[in-house]
Order: sequence, then C-alpha cells, then structure tokens
Amino acid sequence: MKSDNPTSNLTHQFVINDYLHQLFDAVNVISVQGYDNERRVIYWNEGSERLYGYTKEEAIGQKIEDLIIPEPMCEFVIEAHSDWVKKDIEIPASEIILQDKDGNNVSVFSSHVMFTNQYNTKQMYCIDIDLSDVKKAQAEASFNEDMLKTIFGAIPDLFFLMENDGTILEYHASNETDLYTKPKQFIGKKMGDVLPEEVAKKFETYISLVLEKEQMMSFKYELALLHGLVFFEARINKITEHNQLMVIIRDITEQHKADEIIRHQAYYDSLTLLPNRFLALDRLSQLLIEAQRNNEKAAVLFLDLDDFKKINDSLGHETGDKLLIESAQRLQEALRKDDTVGRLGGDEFIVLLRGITDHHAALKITEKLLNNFRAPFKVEGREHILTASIGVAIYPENGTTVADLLRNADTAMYQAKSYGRNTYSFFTKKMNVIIQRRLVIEEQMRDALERNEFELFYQPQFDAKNKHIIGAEALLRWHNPVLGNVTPDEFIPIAENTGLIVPIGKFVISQALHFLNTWQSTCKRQQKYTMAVNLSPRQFRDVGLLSFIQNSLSEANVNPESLELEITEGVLMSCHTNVVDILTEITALGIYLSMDDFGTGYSSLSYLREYPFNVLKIDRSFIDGIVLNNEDCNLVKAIIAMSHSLGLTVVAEGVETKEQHTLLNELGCDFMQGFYFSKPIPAEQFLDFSMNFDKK
Ligand SMILES: Nc1nc2c(ncn2[C@@H]2O[C@@H]3COP(=O)(O)O[C@H]4[C@@H](O)[C@H](n5cnc6c(=O)[nH]c(N)nc65)O[C@@H]4COP(=O)(O)O[C@H]3[C@H]2O)c(=O)[nH]1
Repeated sequence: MKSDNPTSNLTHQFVINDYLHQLFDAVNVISVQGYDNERRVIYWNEGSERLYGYTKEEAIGQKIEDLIIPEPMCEFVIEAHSDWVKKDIEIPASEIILQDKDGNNVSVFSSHVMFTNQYNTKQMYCIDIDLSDVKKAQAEASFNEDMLKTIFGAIPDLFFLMENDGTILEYHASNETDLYTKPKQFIGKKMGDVLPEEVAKKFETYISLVLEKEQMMSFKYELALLHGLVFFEARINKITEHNQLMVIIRDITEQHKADEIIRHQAYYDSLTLLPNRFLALDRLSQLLIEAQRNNEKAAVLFLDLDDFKKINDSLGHETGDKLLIESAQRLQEALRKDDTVGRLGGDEFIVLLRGITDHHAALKITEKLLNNFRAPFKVEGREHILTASIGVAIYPENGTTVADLLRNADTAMYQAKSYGRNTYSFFTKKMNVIIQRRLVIEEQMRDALERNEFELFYQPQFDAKNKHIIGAEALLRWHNPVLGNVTPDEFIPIAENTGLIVPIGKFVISQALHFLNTWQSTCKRQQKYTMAVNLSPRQFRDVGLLSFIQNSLSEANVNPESLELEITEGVLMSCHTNVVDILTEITALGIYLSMDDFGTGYSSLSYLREYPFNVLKIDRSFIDGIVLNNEDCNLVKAIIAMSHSLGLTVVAEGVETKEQHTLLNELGCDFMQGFYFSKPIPAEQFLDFSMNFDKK
C-alpha cells in the first residue's frame, strides 16, 4: 500500500541520515536502499536506480513490497521486517530473486542492517549485490556441463584426458561393455600399462609427435577382443593451456569392413575372386624387388583359355562365367600358397612363381597347371573340355621389369597357341622377332586390299582316271612392297585374328567367281569347271556372308554347282550355333561343300555325317607317305572307302609324283591336285595351261 504523502513524512529522516547517505552515495556500484520502520523508502542510491530501474524520485516514499518484492514473497518480507523491528529477529543475508520496474527477475545477494535513529525509530538498510552476471555464468557453466555430458553420452567414442606424460586423468565412455580394459582401470595409468605393447608404443609415439608438432594427430590400431578383432582410430590433441592431452578413440570396425570391401572390389576380380590385373601386376613388381634382393629367379606365366570366346558365344555367358570360376579354382589348386594367380581380364590369367630354382621347376608347375585342366568341366550336368595355353617368362633372363616379363610371357603364350594349343612355351629371344614380324604383317595387311597387293593363283584339279581338268582351287597370294611375298600360311592366321579375313575373303570369292566365268567361257566344253574357294572360321561370323556369295554368283554369272567352298574342322569346332544353319543354307543353294585338310586335327568322322559335305580332301601329309608307308596307304584307302560309303567325292591334295597318282587311282580316289600336275599359277598362265592341256 502506498502512503499519500510520503515525502513530507520522511523529510526529517534525510536530515538525520545525511552523513550516512553521503557514504552510500559514494559506493554507487552496489544498490543500497534505506527503509523506515514502515518499510518506506528513505534512501535509494544510484546503484539501486540501475539495478531496479526506479529513479530515486520514483522510489522515495514507496514501500519495499510495492517496488522490488515479487508478489509471492510480499507477506514473508513484511513479517520478517516486522519481526526484526519488534522482536529484534534479524533478517539474514541471502541470495534472493527480486524484481525490477519492468517485472524482470533480479538476482541479488542481499545483506541488511537495522539502525535506530535519535527518534528511536528503526531504519533498515538493504545492500544488494547484483548476481545476474554470476548467475548467468553459473547457468552457462552448468549448461555447458550438461551439454558435454549429453554429447559424451551420445557419442560412442571413448575420451581420455591425459597429462602430457601420458598419465590418464579422466575418461568419458558411453559404453564400456566392449572395451579391452575397463576405462576405470586406466585412471592414473599410462597406455603402456593397460594395452598390448605394440598398441601402447603407437600411443607413445603419437603423443610425442603431438607435443612436438603441437597439432592434432590420428592413427589406427586393432585389438583382439573377446568377440573378435576390433579396429580403432585414436585422435590426440593438445589442450595447450593446461599441459594436457585429449585422446578420442573411435571404434571403426564397420568402416574398416566397408573399406575392406571397397579395397577388395578395387583389387579383386568379382567373378573369380582372384587378384585382378591391378593387384596381380602390383604383386609382380613386389616379387621382382624380392627376387632381386634375394638373388632369386621368378617365373611369370601368361595363361589363356583356348577358344574360350567361341565357348562363351555358343554356350552363353552364364556357362562361360562358371567355367572361368572353375578354371580359377583349378589354377589355385595347382599352386603353393605364396604363389599368385590373378585374372588379367576375359580368359587371361597370370601366375607368379617365386623362389624357383631353374626352368625345370617352372616347367613342372606349368605342366601341373595344364594337367589340372585335363578332367572335363561339369556345368549344369553337361561336360565341357576346356584347355589352356601357357607362355612362360623367367626373371631375370627374360626381363627384369613388369612390362618386359609380361610382354614376353604373352609372346610365349602366342607361340604355345600356334603349337596347337593346350600346351606351353618358354619365351626365347627368337620369339620377339616372330612377334615383331607379326606386327608388321598386321600393319601392312590393313591397307593391302586398297593397294591391290592381293592376287589369286589357281591350281588345277584333275580327274584321277582320265587326267582331265575338272576344276581349280583358288589360292591367295600377297606381295607387299615392305615384306615381299608373304605366304598364306603366315598371313591367313593373322587375317583371321584381326578380322581382316572378312573383306579379304570377299575379295577372294568375287575374284575367283569372275575368273571361273572367264575360264568357262574361254575354254568351252560340256561339263563345267568347278572353283574351290577356302572359307575361314571367322568368315562364318559375318552375317552378310550368304547374301554376299549369292550376289557374287549372280554378278559373275556362275552356277552355284560350280562353286565349292572348302572349310576345315576349325569352322565346325568354332562352336558357332549358326554354323549348321549356314552350311545347310549353302548346300540348299546348290553350292558344294568340301571338308579340307582331312586327316589333320581331330578328323572326326562324325562331322562328315553331321554336316552336309559333298567333297572330302585328304591332307597332303597323308599323300606324302602313301607310296613308302603301308600304314598311310591303308589309312588313305580306308578314308576313300568310307567317304564313298557316305556319298562323298574324294580329292587328294599334294600329289607330287607319278607313283602317288597311280596308287591313288588304284585306291579309287576321284580327283587330285598337286605339283605333279601343276603348282598354283596366276590367272593368265592358268588359262594358257588349261587350253593347252585340253588340246592334248
Ligand atoms: N608341298 C606341296 N604343296 C602343295 C602341293 N599342291 C598344293 N600345295 C599347296 O597346298 C595348299 C593347299 O591349300 P589348303 O590346304 O587349302 O591350304 C591353304 C589354305 O588353308 C590357306 N589359304 C590359301 N588361300 C586362301 C584363301 O583365299 N582363303 C583362306 N581362308 N585360306 C586360304 O592357306 C593354305 C596354304 O596355301 P598355299 O600356300 O597356297 O598352299 C596350298 C598349295 O599351294 C604339292 O604337291 N606339294
């Protein structure tokens, strides 16, 4: 309750207290208020004005409970004041929350004194020290503490506070269950006392580094815990002003596993799980460093599965994948643990053998690898025969660098392929010459068609009985300005590999048919001549092959029956699903089909029944020996008989002597060709030969 005219009632009080008030005025940083025995303000210094917001003029005469006492405390304050005035019960100094003019809380430490003036009236003076800054700081500190607790509780990391010498002072751990040692046991100790020696050493090293460099450092380590191997990352930082260190330890096992998976994907082949090219070559470079240091030999084996592409194309990629997986297993089975087998890509593998004593040691392992391929591969109930060709290069004889050894092993592997596959070959310097030539041939052949470097020679074929010319075989010749004459045996396989055989083969078909037309019209006779043309396996992959042949026949105005296409077993073994279809379509057109080089390779009789052949050509390697060698003679005799029983016409290749001719005639051979009659000759010469021959 406010009094009506407070100021006039209080005037005498000011006079009395003037001296005292002058003193309080001097300490204006703290709030001092004076109250009369009815709790009316008789003194209000500058500090009070600042703290509570009331000016001196506003405050003087007001009762304390109307100014700064919050409503709920009013009764208590009035009572306490009355007790002090009347019963001398002192109000103790305490921390209390009052309120300012705007109703805001004001936290103060309030001390009180009671005077009795000369009129025997009690006057209370309150000295209030503003605690708001202290309170704010306390609130902040407690908030920070709470926040830290929450953070420590929420983060699964382990925190250690350490002296600079590594003694652990304090820790925070949200979960102590899975730890190597309970953090409590760390307190007062160093890492060396509680962790395995190797890990403790790492801590010591990094603590020294952090102190020396004055920067945060981190490192990784692993610990074998009861539930398995756990990977950690420790971060150490210096708390500069306190000469202490903070160590934060994080369980990174999951991240480590994820990293491992990524690393595995980057270094291992996802299909076979073998080291991929990248890792295998890295291992090779490590191997070379070791071999050099220990003065040892090492071997690099380049392994390529034979005809894998064809298998993949014909059986499908799923089967191909399964074969690759099993191949990888078989290779691993043949090797020691510290040897490496990697997949370079596709059907190429690399094997690295360390610490081999000599070539013989490498040879034994190479043979073992090939042997492991002998048993058929079983995929989805079907058996498949898969073989491999291996090239071997030895360190240091065949190279001292990754690139050299790899290239030379590859060269040797090509050599093994040319030996007929399913075999191995050790690198020799001579091979490099071969490879070099191969590259030049390849390069020169690219534009040879455009440069008109190819020419067809023709070798006549004769009726064995009456020695009449019945036809010819077209044989390709290549004269190159750089290489000179290159034999078909050398350039045809390269043309096959590069695919150049497709355009070259078309040139042959078209040229041979045009020549046949010229020949048939020049040397007119009742029975038409035939023209035999060789077809390579690769040409069967050309979807336009059939239509090209048909067009060429009509362009050259030649009957299909006059064309004979010679194919080898290679075409049939290429496993191309559409080979049967193409061969059937070829014969349906009326074109003759001839099985070339019979007697070499597998010479499977089943092919003759399975495919629609009209002609069988006995390879000249058999004809060579028929006069001298009874076995060859009997074999040729059997081939002729069998062919006739299948309705096939038999042509003998490479007839070089009169005796061979006579014997083959006796054995019932139908047609012949060979140097005895004529070598393959250019077109013009052939026409002369044919005309002169017919006149005889
Ligand atoms: N020692 C000896 N050899 C004889 C005798 N009679 C013929 N020859 C040779 O035997 C080969 C017969 O051809 P091939 O077996 O089809 O074997 C051919 C054939 O597989 C291939 N070839 C040739 N021209 C072509 C072609 O245009 N396309 C394809 N794809 N291959 C071809 O190259 C192979 C070799 O051809 P050439 O060097 O012309 O060799 C020819 C021929 O010159 C003989 O009495 N004694």
